[in-house]
Amino acid sequence: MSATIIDGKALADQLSMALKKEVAALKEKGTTPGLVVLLVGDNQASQVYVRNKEKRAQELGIHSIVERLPADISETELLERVAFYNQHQEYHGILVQLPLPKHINEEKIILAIDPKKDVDGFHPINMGKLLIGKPDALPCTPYGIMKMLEAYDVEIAGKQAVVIGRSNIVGKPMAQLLLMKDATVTITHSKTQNLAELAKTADILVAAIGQGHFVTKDFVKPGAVVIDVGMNHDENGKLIGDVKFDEVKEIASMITPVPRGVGPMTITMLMAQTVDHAKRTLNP
Ligand SMILES: Nc1nc(=O)c2c([nH]1)NC[C@@H]1CN(c3ccc(C(=O)N[C@@H](CCC(=O)O)C(=O)O)cc3)C=[N+]21
Ligand SMILES: [Mg+2]
Repeated sequence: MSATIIDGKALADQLSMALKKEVAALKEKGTTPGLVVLLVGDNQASQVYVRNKEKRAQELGIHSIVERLPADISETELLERVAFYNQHQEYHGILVQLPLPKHINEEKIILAIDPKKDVDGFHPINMGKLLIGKPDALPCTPYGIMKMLEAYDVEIAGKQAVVIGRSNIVGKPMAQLLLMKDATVTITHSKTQNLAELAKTADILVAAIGQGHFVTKDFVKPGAVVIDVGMNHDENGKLIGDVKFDEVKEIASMITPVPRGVGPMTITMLMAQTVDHAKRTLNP
């Protein structure tokens, strides 16, 4: 039997309709949610994400701008741009698109963002709040995944969850959010021994490795829910996930596709957090 396809795009569209109403209500009260994206350099992949973000913001009535900065901008100059937007009343959210060029210290830039304007949930204050179980702004990808699991009534409490990948952006916060819903969570990574065997214990398997088609059917327990965070390009330039979708969908109970899975949810959670931050300026 073939798995239910978790339609991230449809869910993102559905959540966006509700957000659009919230934005309209805020505008009535004189506040237009504002988001600024700082894009350093001309990374091709980044351009696609930025374009999708712009489209979604426009659809929702969120005021969104992209400030494009040269790849050779100094760290000091970038810190100055962040400081400028920290002070700017019109922008409730600041997103510095990652990765940054090598000569810029990413941690330093993230630390400079006002935690109240951190729509990525990457600031150490927000990461810390998440870790103690009192979350504020959340990393958008894991947040979007939790919304998908909820929308598809996936039981989490008491279940085995395996997260492949331990990045600050996806793996670690993903594990913490699943833990907060009482899953038994295992984080695996490049040094993990018997990875396939461990993955096969999962009721919920999250693949965030960054390697195309890494997760084959040998990693998946029949009936598992499989979430694919991967955004890789194959030899023909086609967008593919970390999961070998065609074979895994034959044994999983649910699976997210790439594209139209996790990606659109990430963007929608970014919009949701921009709206939340704008609301908070009205009711601090
Ligand atoms: N500070 C920061 N925050 C981020 O959230 C962030 C980042 N930096 N750097 C890059 C990654 C990647 N990311 C994506 C978001 C949406 C899609 C997306 O919408 N994907 C669509 C279509 C992709 C396509 O058409 O190529 C889909 O999966 O259906 C993809 C990738 C956010 N990121
Ligand atoms: Mg760097």
